[in-house]
Amino acid sequence: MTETSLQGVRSLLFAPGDDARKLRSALASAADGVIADLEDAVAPDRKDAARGIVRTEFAAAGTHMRRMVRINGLDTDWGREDLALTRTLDLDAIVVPKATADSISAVGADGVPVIALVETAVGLRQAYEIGLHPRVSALMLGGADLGAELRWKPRSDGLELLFARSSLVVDSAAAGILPPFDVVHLAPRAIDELIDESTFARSIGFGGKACIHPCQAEPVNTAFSPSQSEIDWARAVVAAFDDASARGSGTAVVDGRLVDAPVVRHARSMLSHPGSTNQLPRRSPAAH
Ligand SMILES: CC(C)(COP(=O)(O)OP(=O)(O)OC[C@H]1O[C@@H](n2cnc3c(N)ncnc32)[C@H](O)[C@@H]1OP(=O)(O)O)[C@@H](O)C(=O)NCCC(=O)NCCS
Ligand SMILES: O=C(O)C[C@H](O)C(=O)O
Ligand SMILES: [Mg+2]
Repeated sequence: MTETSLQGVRSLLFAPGDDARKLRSALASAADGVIADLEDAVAPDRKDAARGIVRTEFAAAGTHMRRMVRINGLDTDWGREDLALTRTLDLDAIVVPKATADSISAVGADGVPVIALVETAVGLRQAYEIGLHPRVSALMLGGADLGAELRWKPRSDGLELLFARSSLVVDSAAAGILPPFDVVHLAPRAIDELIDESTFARSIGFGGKACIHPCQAEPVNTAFSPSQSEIDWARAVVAAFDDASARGSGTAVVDGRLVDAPVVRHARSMLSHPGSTNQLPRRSPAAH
């Protein structure tokens, strides 16, 4: 696992790499990071132009925003040139699409952190191995590609995604990397759906979510930050447990629920990072 500047990142906003206007507006948005896309949002005859546009817009931007580039796969006509471009830019990460254990190895061991986009059946089966690669800081789930491959008929409750989502959460934690980033919500106007989807993704262990429109950044940031009531709960848990410990007990009850060591670990972790749920995993003592 790479020491990473991605800790705490909740929203990652994609913008097409050949669209200077969108790149500029993404860099000025509320997102925690921008991903300039060279892959599926850019038509084949715009791939070369896109590299130049990304270089210019990223160079002109201030440094407050984390900057990333999604390259084309290294097995395509454009991937090698994309990778060469990324080596000349000051990036926080590169995003590798359709990641598999082999394609991540091909990216090489040296360079900025990698977010591996898991969006194929093979990639999903290999996600733990992908997460163990020394450059990989986080996984991201790609629902559009995976859904096309598996012939999903999208449901309003997103149940078709549940297995893939849960596997990525488990594989990320087992590999010792950050929690994964959830799929993009493809309907930028449907903010209520986005909030529900983000809240659910966070509840099963995601640390953040990819976005396609600036208006999605704020709701995603909120969904992936502990709420005031969660912080209040965490404080109450720690206080009750400290009190119980002082009396020689390993358990307490808060709001009618048992509090013991793992519950307190969770609460302390929340209090040490109140701004975001995107933090490295805390293993139970037996796992060390
Ligand atoms: C989905 C999409 C095509 C819709 O575009 P649209 O219908 O033009 O969106 P809107 O009309 O709501 O745009 C309103 C404003 O937001 C801007 N905007 C929209 N999506 C943006 C994005 N992803 N990043 C930055 N700015 C964006 C538009 O440029 C426009 O700005 P303007 O009023 O200054 O011209 C567009 O949001 C987009 O390109 N998203 C990213 C696609 C992408 O990168 N895909 C790859 C990975 S999923
Ligand atoms: O490009 C996208 O639609 C995002 C992602 O790669 C996906 O396949 O869902
Ligand atoms: Mg995709």
